[in-house]
Amino acid sequence: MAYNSNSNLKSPHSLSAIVLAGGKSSRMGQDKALILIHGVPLLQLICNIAGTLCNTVYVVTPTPEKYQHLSLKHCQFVREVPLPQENLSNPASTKITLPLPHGPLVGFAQGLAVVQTDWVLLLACDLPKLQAEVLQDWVRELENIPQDAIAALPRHAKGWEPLCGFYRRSCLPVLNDFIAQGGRSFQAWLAQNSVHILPLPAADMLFNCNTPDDLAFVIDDKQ
Ligand SMILES: Nc1nc2c(ncn2[C@@H]2O[C@H](COP(=O)(O)OP(=O)(O)OP(=O)(O)O)[C@@H](O)[C@H]2O)c(=O)[nH]1
Ligand SMILES: [Mg+2]
Repeated sequence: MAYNSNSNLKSPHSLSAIVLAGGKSSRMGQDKALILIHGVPLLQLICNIAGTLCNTVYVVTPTPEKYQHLSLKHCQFVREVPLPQENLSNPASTKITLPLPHGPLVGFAQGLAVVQTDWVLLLACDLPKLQAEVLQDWVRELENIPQDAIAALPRHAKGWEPLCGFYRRSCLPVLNDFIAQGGRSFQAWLAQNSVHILPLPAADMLFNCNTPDDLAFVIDDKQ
């Protein structure tokens, strides 16, 4: 059996996590990864939850030095690098590099390249209401997911929730192909592939803290 069914779901070789911390935080006006939620930096909160399920948590960012002072157990940094632009119709452009940040899909691909486990839990760093219990329930489902599904994700009316769910390590080649052809959208990539739907019992778990108003809402929320 690939996943333990008891409350300690860590299984040494089955699951790792990638936490993305390389965005611009332009709407927040300050680095979201470092904002304090009830005294805890948001990136640390997310990594600690991921660390309850996974033995290795990769933090993907172009600037690891910004986060080295945090208490990030089980974490390794993956330093994100600029992506050579691959425009097949114009080979001369391969010398141009894409500026950072180049978006979460490319950050995920660079993190996935170092993952050793069959499945990886991908998380944004701006999910202050993330619930370990829901993630644990999802982990229990992983062994029953059809082989052709590249990912297992919650869904909302407009599409997938790509930054809080699970991906097979084996999807890296198709992901790299998509990126090499200029693709940068998770929704567009996922639409081309088979994806398993995960139930979302608590919709507010995916509350995205993008703006100062979002932050005030989270901090005021006593729950
Ligand atoms: N590693 C990495 N993470 C990214 C990149 N772009 C976005 N992210 C992460 O993806 C998650 C969702 O990011 P968004 O909230 O959509 O965007 P953002 O750039 O952080 O913020 P805005 O500038 O306000 O859009 C966050 O965890 C970001 O840190 C990137 O280029 N590289
Ligand atoms: Mg966001």
